[in-house]
Amino acid sequence: MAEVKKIAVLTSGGDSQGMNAALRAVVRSGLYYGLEVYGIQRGYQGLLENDITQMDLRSVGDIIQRGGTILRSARCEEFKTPEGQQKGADILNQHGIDGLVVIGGDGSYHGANKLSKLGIKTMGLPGTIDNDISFTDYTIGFDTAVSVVVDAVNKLRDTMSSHARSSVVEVMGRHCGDIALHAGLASGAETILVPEVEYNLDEVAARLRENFAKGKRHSIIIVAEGVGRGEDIVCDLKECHASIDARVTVLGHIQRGGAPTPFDRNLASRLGDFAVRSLINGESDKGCGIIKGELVLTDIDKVVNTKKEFDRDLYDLALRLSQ
Ligand SMILES: Nc1ncnc2c1ncn2[C@@H]1O[C@H](COP(=O)(O)OP(=O)(O)O)[C@@H](O)[C@H]1O
Ligand SMILES: O=P(O)(O)OC[C@H]1O[C@](O)(COP(=O)(O)O)[C@@H](O)[C@@H]1O
Ligand SMILES: [Mg+2]
Repeated sequence: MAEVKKIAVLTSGGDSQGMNAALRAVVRSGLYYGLEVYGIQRGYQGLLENDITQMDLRSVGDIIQRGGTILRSARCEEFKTPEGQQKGADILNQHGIDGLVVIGGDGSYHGANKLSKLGIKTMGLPGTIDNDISFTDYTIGFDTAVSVVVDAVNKLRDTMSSHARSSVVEVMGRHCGDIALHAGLASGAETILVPEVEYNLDEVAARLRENFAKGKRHSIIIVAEGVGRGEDIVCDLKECHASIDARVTVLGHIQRGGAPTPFDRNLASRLGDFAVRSLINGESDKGCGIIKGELVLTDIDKVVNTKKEFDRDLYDLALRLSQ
């Protein structure tokens, strides 16, 4: 087994809170174990542009508390081609880099998988607010994004109650309903619309009317972007159920900003260190995750080809409790 001596790290795809904490852990653990560590700017785009610099202990100082990523991030179309991937592997080989830690979402994992087939040892760290990566209970940034949504819903409740209105809140997550589900449960939303569960607008409207009849002074409907636009839901409600006074709020990229929660910082620190130790132990082409508190490695192929399981029990609980 060839010993790993030089590793690199990059952040790719949509940034997420805690990517910096993960980066810090990779660099500091790598140096602790005697490796040389390099940082690649702007994900696979920076790799193809050879934008690579050596990192030291101080280059990751004062970042554990910061959102975003000091390495910056990008989406890179060229890297999706076999030629782009070969070019990336060649550049890493020219630097003598034998291990790469990719901090990103499912798309970035695909890229890592391709590089490993070209002889680069790779590790994936789940850095995305979406929580759409399998074989980990949580992704880095998800907890912070959920807390941003909950904070926003708290504020919306104040004004919605004053006017006896319904608030439709559109949240991110691509095809995954986890941000909507967890934020909905934590904020006591009356309705949670996610791509994993079919819904019927008439039933949503009936529930809103029932809630107001029961004496509720407002109603919160959280819509995952994978279901559709919050604005369309408000329009449909207005068209078919004129008595319902609803307003839409699209939280957008606010969900990706701000200081990571302690949960995300600790998750990132544990996973970053785990990725480095796994590379040293000769592992490659693996996604790092945490399941029931335990650190686990899973083949990236398997991670990207398995749909994240939706927690239907949690969904039903949220609805039961928001009567
Ligand atoms: N099938 C693929 N093969 C190789 N690289 C990919 C593939 N899919 C995505 N990537 C790379 O990963 C980058 C980030 O992917 P994206 O899906 O945008 O974000 P995320 O990693 O956060 O899910 C893409 O811009 C591209 O460079
Ligand atoms: O930042 P962009 O390019 O507008 O993309 C928005 C998308 O990125 C995300 O915030 C994060 O997704 P990824 O982690 O897959 O990049 C999604 O929730 C959202 O749909
Ligand atoms: Mg993704």
